[in-house]
Amino acid sequence: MYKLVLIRHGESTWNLENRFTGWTDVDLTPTGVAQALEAGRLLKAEGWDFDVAYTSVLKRATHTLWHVLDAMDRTWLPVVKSWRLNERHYGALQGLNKADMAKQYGEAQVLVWRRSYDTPPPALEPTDPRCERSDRRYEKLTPSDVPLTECLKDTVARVIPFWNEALAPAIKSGKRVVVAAHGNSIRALVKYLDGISDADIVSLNIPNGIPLVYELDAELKPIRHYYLGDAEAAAKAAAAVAAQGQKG
Ligand SMILES: O=C(O)[C@@H](CO)OP(=O)(O)O
Repeated sequence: MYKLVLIRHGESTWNLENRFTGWTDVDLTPTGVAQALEAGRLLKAEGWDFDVAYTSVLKRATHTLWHVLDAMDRTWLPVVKSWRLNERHYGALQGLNKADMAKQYGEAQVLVWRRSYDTPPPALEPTDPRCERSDRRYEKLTPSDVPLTECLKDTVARVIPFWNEALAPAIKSGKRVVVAAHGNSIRALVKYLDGISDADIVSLNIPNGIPLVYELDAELKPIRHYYLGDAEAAAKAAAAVAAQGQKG
């Protein structure tokens, strides 16, 4: 049996301000740092260890990984960063307040933007200063691979090649893998691993900074999954993520 640990980044400044974030590169809050350190302490206390770590090219995830590895005294581990693990691109919603959008467009529309499988939020204009196409970290991509918006289906389409080409081979080679990523890039991977339907994925929310363990069989099919630590606290934190789209 193989084990895989997935961790959504700790609370970010825009989580705190309840703003759509996507590919905007915001940092952790002090609470987010504390969550990441606590995740690392918990992993260490429960005897977990890793051989390789993967994260996105966004600092809320890379810094979460630093703090997790620091708390485990494993900052020397190899770390692979990929844009494919980035948060789902939130298009023209990036920077806007979720509760304000719910007041303006209704909670049902915000739920579609946040959680529908195949309806993307309105796209950014390529000329919009928020557009990431001129960001040097993406210069090796063809411009059309730098999204202007994404629905979860689009995120699945770029996360799963990374699973097939990087994560799955590493796990199968016997390496113990930890992934620090984002709510919707983790939802994309979990949808694929657990075969969750397009309808059911709408109600899946990933809490900040709590290690999510997947036990996988020889074919990397999930046997079971669970959050480390207090299961009730994890469920409460996931419900709080769901509630971010309410009018407040
Ligand atoms: O804003 C975002 O990028 C994501 C994660 O914080 O939010 P949501 O949970 O609304 O998809």
